[in-house]
Amino acid sequence: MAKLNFGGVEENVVTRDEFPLDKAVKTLKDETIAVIGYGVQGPGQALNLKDNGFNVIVGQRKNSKTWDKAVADGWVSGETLFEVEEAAKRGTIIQYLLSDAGQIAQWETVKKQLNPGDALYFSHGFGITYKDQTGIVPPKDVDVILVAPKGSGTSLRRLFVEGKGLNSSYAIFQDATGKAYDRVVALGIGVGSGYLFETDFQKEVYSDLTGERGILMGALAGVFEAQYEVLRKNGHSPSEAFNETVEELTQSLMPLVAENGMDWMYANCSTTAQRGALDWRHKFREATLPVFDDLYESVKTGEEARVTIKTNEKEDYREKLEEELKEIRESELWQTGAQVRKLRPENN
Ligand SMILES: NC(=O)c1ccc[n+]([C@@H]2O[C@H](COP(=O)([O-])OP(=O)(O)OC[C@H]3O[C@@H](n4cnc5c(N)ncnc54)[C@H](O)[C@@H]3O)[C@@H](O)[C@H]2O)c1
Ligand SMILES: CC(C)(O)[C@@H](O)C(=O)O
Ligand SMILES: [Mg+2]
Ligand SMILES: [Mg+2]
Repeated sequence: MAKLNFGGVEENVVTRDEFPLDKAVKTLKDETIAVIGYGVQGPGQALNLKDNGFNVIVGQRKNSKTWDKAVADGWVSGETLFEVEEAAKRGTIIQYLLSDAGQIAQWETVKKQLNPGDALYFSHGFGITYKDQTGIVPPKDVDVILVAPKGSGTSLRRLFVEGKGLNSSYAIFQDATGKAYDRVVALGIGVGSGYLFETDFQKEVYSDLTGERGILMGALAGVFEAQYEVLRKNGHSPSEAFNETVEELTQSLMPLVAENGMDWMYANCSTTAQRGALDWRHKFREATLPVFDDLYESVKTGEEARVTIKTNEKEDYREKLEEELKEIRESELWQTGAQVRKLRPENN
């Protein structure tokens, strides 16, 4: 583990140089990694691990869309693809990648298949941290570890195929075998992480729930809608409002931020834009800070977990979700987006 300086603060991190892939493969050469769940993270992690030379099997409910997806991705029923219980039985490392609500529903089944010395792996601190709500309390004789890729499983796979990688956090909740560190780091490198930063289960879930409800998804969608609405009600066309709100951000300015930071993006805009953005930045910060404080509190008290579990465990969850996504998809803002995407030169 290396200590690296992040803006003046030292952190424990693991890089691919320090823990190369061949070391990771060697570390887990006698293990069978059972990836349970083939939704979004499951395919990304299972395929990256397989392509990196690890022994991987997949566990998934039969007669489901995601079972068919696993077959289409090359997993073979009875050889590398099994029902959840059978895969958990065969695995020495159980990667528990059902949806967080699915993990609660399947816990008794999976728990029965954990043998002393196995490792139980999560990509979220949810089940363990909110154990009073989830009932997920692992036996004392298994390792309990976490690798949480900081991004969608779709990006994890896409970036891997392009020879790039997402960063992940890692954590150890329980080290029953004395091998938990080597196992978690080997898995983190194996799923295709860029570098791994240290966390614990509670910090992972608090930051992750804040991030996705905040700037990564919730706040992003909300501020897009607010600015678009102001431009539209002041007589701007959908094209003008969308380009000035979303398209320019994703196509021009965010790639510059990703490449060289916020100041560099500012430096590559006009002095007019710089002056205004530098002034208005403070106002937006002050306006949103109380909302972020509320959000963090709601995560910390377990309220966000309660709402999530309650809605996700309903039978018609997927249908209700589709209704809400449809409302977004069919709004003028995102219909304009669909049209604008078609007009990008590379899509012509
Ligand atoms: N989606 C992401 O990109 C992402 C990113 C980082 C971490 N995570 C974490 O990874 C884990 C998996 O998330 P996901 O988004 O891939 O999950 P998902 O919602 O895509 O579901 C994964 C699988 O769970 C199965 N499932 C759901 N309920 C079930 C039940 N009751 N019984 C049996 N199977 C059931 C589904 O068939 C599906 O194959 C979660 O802990 C999540 O927080 C996800
Ligand atoms: C991809 C995200 C938002 O980072 C993840 O946390 C999730 O829950 O899907
Ligand atoms: Mg999340
Ligand atoms: Mg996340």
